[in-house]
Amino acid sequence: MAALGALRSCWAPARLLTGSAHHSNRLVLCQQTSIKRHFSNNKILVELDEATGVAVMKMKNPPVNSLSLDFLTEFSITLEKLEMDRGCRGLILTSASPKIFSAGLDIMEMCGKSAEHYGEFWRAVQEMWLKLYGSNMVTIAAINGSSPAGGCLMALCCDYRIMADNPKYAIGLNETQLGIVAPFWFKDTMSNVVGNRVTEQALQLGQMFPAPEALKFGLVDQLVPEEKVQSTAASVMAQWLTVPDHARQITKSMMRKQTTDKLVNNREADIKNFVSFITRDSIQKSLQVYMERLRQRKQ
Ligand SMILES: CC/C=C\C/C=C\C/C=C\C=C\CC(=O)SCCNC(=O)CCNC(=O)[C@H](O)C(C)(C)COP(=O)(O)OP(=O)(O)OC[C@H]1O[C@@H](n2cnc3c(N)ncnc32)[C@H](O)[C@@H]1OP(=O)(O)O
Repeated sequence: MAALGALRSCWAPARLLTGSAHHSNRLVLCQQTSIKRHFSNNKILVELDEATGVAVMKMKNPPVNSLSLDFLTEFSITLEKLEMDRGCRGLILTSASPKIFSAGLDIMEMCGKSAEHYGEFWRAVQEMWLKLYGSNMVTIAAINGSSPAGGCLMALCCDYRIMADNPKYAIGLNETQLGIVAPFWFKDTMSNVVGNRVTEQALQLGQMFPAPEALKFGLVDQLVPEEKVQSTAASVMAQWLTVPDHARQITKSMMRKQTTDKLVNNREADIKNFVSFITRDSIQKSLQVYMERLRQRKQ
């Protein structure tokens, strides 16, 4: 992945030069008709604006955008497609249904299944993280709802986070509240954003931060009224895209490579660790109790 990233970086200046001439032609055209390409499947809606090179990816997995094996597979395939598309320089990640950005990993994928299934599921979670955290594109999370655990991880993978200014929406790595443990790469991703002290406390407590608290602790970069989340993401993206791709990409890779390499070099051991952890009777029991609590809360 790193080698591919470097190769793309080297090509980026040429791409930018031809891209800008190309784009300015398009821009004229765009004033009459906006050129948008759609890559949608039944779980993810993507709209790529060819004039700006920005793709908006909307997660659509009702009721709560939980990250099931199917969803994660579609997500990684879509991201790979955009990554390879020379016309796409920026990605805005959001939810198709406001109120929930993502409920995190699908707990049902971690309950009562075979060891083989857990292994396959965990590999898909790793793949999503490697692709999103290692992306060469500018990535912005437009967090238009609550975002626990794996949902928070996705947002933390992005370069910039804009959240709806609503104290009812909360974000955080709450794994310990489920009786499970955030793996080292979840922890590292958070620590790279908010620092070791905040991460240590938040992870032990499984803390969910309401939007204003999330801003205070640097978990998100900006709060805006709910109806402005998408437009703010688009204007922040436009600013980021003024930086030459190759310089920004090499810088991003320099900042993140040590973190991604830790998982790349330990993928199989990490899967083994997850499978042996999640198959424990005590952990299965904790997850069942948590799901039951969720259902009762609803009643
Ligand atoms: C030593 C270490 C070694 C290895 C590492 C080991 C382990 C690490 C393992 C795992 C890491 C996991 C990270 C995760 O992402 S775990 C998932 C955590 N997610 C949550 O806690 C979210 C729980 N959900 C909520 O808080 C709420 O549902 C909500 C705020 C997202 C939405 O609230 P609503 O009131 O709008 O909706 P609900 O009525 O609560 O839910 C609707 C419906 O959806 C079901 N559901 C909710 N979340 C999940 C989920 N994450 N997975 C599956 N299903 C979910 C909920 O039960 C309802 O279902 P029913 O309608 O009742 O059928």
